Amino acid sequence: MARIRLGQVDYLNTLPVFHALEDGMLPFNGELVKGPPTMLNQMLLEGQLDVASISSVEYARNIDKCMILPNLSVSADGPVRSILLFSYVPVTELDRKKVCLTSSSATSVALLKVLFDHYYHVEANFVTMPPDLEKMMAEGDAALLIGDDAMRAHLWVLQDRLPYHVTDLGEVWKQFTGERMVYALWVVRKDFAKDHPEDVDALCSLLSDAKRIAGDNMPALLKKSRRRTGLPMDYLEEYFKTINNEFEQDHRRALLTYYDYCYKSGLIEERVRLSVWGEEDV
Ligand SMILES: C=C(O[C@@H]1C=C(C(=O)O)C=C[C@H]1O)C(=O)O
Repeated sequence: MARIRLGQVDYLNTLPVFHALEDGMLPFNGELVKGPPTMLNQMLLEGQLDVASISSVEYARNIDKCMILPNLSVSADGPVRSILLFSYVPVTELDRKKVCLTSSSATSVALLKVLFDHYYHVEANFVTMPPDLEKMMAEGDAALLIGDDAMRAHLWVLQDRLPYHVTDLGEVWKQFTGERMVYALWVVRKDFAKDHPEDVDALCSLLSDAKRIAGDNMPALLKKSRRRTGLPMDYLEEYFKTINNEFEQDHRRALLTYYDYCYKSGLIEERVRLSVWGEEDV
């Protein structure tokens, strides 16, 4: 059996899939590589990883190289709590203003641009920076953060009563389209899948078991999440109710809607077909 190099986005929202592997509750003899989405996106596409959770928009940019693994995603139906735009003024007033984008994200950066183009009708100047709210707000008029960084920053804003507008992009997307939003997919490189189809099958069932085990062990997962981020328990409980890790028909329709808007905004080059492992030949 090949030793699979498996990339794990190092945010809480992938833990319901990776928790059981991290804790050795299932036999995984591959390598788990953790990092922010943009790092894993790049490593997978450069062939340094075989399978990874990556930004959903990167799949659309690389359909020739990747296939989606079944029944896995990072999604939310409406407010997501961890894709947040912090701004000094309401979003509609950000025209010609400077918006700092976290260097960790690809999907949410594209989502923000889609919403600016098609929903808010504002044209901003974007700069990319490491995820640090204080530095971003010193540099620009707004800051996009994702994942655990966004949740920690939000708590800080609430605790210090900072006078920022905080906009949840998942909520705005839902208002705009009526759809949920799919932020991440689990993806395998096609060349790896072609050489190791049984290993990909085995990994799919391992990840499916892992998700079930985590769902049955929420208290342990919550404790681990609290240790890892310092976020309050009630906040974490709400977050895990918000995050969904399935990939069903609704998710597919929602994802294709997102890709359509990305295409209209020039953020992806072609309209996309979803190719899912197990549903067709490599
Ligand atoms: C919902 C989230 O989804 C993440 C957002 C990503 C992106 O914007 O590129 C990538 C992976 C996801 O884990 C989040 O991290 O807050």
